[in-house]
Amino acid sequence: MLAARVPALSGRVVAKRAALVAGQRRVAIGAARRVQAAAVRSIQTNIAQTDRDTITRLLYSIGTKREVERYLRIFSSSSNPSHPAKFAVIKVGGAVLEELDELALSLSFLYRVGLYPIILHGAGPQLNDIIESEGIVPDYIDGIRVTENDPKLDAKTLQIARKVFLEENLKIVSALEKLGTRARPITSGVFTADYLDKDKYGLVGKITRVDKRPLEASIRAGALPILTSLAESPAGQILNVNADIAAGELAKELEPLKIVYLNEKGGLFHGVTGEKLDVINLDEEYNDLMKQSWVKYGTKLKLREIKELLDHLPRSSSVAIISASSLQKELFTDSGAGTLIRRGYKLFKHDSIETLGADRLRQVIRDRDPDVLSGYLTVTEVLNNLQRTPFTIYGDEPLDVIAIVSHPEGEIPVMTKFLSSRAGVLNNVVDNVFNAVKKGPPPALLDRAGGRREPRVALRARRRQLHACGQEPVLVRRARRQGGREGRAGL
Ligand SMILES: Nc1ncnc2c1ncn2[C@@H]1O[C@H](COP(=O)(O)OP(=O)(O)O)[C@@H](O)[C@H]1O
Ligand SMILES: CC(=O)N[C@@H](CCC(=O)OP(=O)(O)O)C(=O)O
Repeated sequence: MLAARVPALSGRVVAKRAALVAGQRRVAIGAARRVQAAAVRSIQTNIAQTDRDTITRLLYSIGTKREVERYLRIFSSSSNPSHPAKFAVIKVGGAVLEELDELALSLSFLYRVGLYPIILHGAGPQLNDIIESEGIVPDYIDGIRVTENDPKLDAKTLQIARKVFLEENLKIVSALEKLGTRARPITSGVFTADYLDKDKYGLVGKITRVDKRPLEASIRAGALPILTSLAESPAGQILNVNADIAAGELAKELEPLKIVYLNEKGGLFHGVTGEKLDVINLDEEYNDLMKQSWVKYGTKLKLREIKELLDHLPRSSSVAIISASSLQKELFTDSGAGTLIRRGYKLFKHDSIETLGADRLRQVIRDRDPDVLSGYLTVTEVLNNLQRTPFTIYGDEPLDVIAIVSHPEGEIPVMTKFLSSRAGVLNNVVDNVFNAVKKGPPPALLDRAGGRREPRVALRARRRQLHACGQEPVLVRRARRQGGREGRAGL
């Protein structure tokens, strides 16, 4: 008999096998990443000698044909002769300019498929290197460079800043032209600014007007517009503007399909765990995030600016923070890359059916409750059962996820329903609502020692729900980004 011949596996063997499988998975993931990186490299190195069709075919190696065609179609139709600057605003952090070839290849790639992003670059690190070598200590207040206001130093920082910014601008233009990509330096005439606060920051501008005509003229002439973050006052004084802020103002004016911030790290990283933040839902997370001790200086300013920008734009807009080499993946695949920042939806908490809306709740239960779907209970029975004890309903505004916690007087509260749509799973709303339930009140999920714990019922309900949506719990992290794309552009 087979069973008799197979020795029982010892715990150690099982552990070893598990480690082996995990190792193989890591190797497989590593290999897949290498293949993808190689695909992107081959796409990039081929740019100079390939035409649009070939590039489009090459794109298929980083995403599915369907994805790539869909995004290409949408991006291509976003710009037309009357609104040529509608495709994308790409902010290039100064640190990214240290790998200029990579950047030039990624941008040339877009140019070759007929897409004209507006490029705005910073050059903070380059400026720091030079002013430090001249014995000036860089001075920032809240992430904004104090741009010399000391009469003894005259306007020295601005003088150097202007020189450095123009040099970096020309380097980008030259790198692009070397690849056969036409590019136009636009170093004045777009941003008009007043002093932000002359006493505090010196020669720093607060943008009051964006003139998009030079950008549109550049695109119509077939050249990528390359902007630097300098503005002029109405009296003609040049003013330094933080590049994150300038990019935000540009995006507010142009309302492009895509807003991308390139940094050298390829996203925003949690300052304590070191993990990359895949998605930030600002409505839910902004206030907490801004209180974190690691969110300071440039990072704080960036988040504040992006929030202001997204508050101004339609709710479906988002900002992606990625590396230059991830540009194609971000633009042409559902899974994207780096950190996606969007407003998301606010979560709610109601203690009665009426405040949520009886019809809306009935609909969710009818569509998603396994007891109703299997014919075991009617919607009315579910609602009647629900009202036998005090309860709290958690969820997100479009009702992609609702969780119902029943908390009878003097008893441990129990999460009795966790109902999610597929979009709720894909958009990471599931985790957000679950976290809201854990936080309470009611202080639902305390163990005997008074510590918080995940209730088994809740976990089981959540797993069942994920399974019903065709997702295994382990896939939630990956699915989250995919949902972000679909949710964002309504593609
Ligand atoms: N939480 C973080 N996530 C990612 N990068 C960070 C973080 N905190 C600090 N940095 C680093 O700070 C540098 C400067 O930040 P910032 O001024 O925002 O740069 P940039 O505007 O050029 O992207 C970044 O280039 C990055 O290396
Ligand atoms: C007023 C102000 O802060 N200006 C910035 C502009 C350049 C910039 O923002 O460059 P990064 O994107 O590389 O940081 C500065 O002088 O550093």
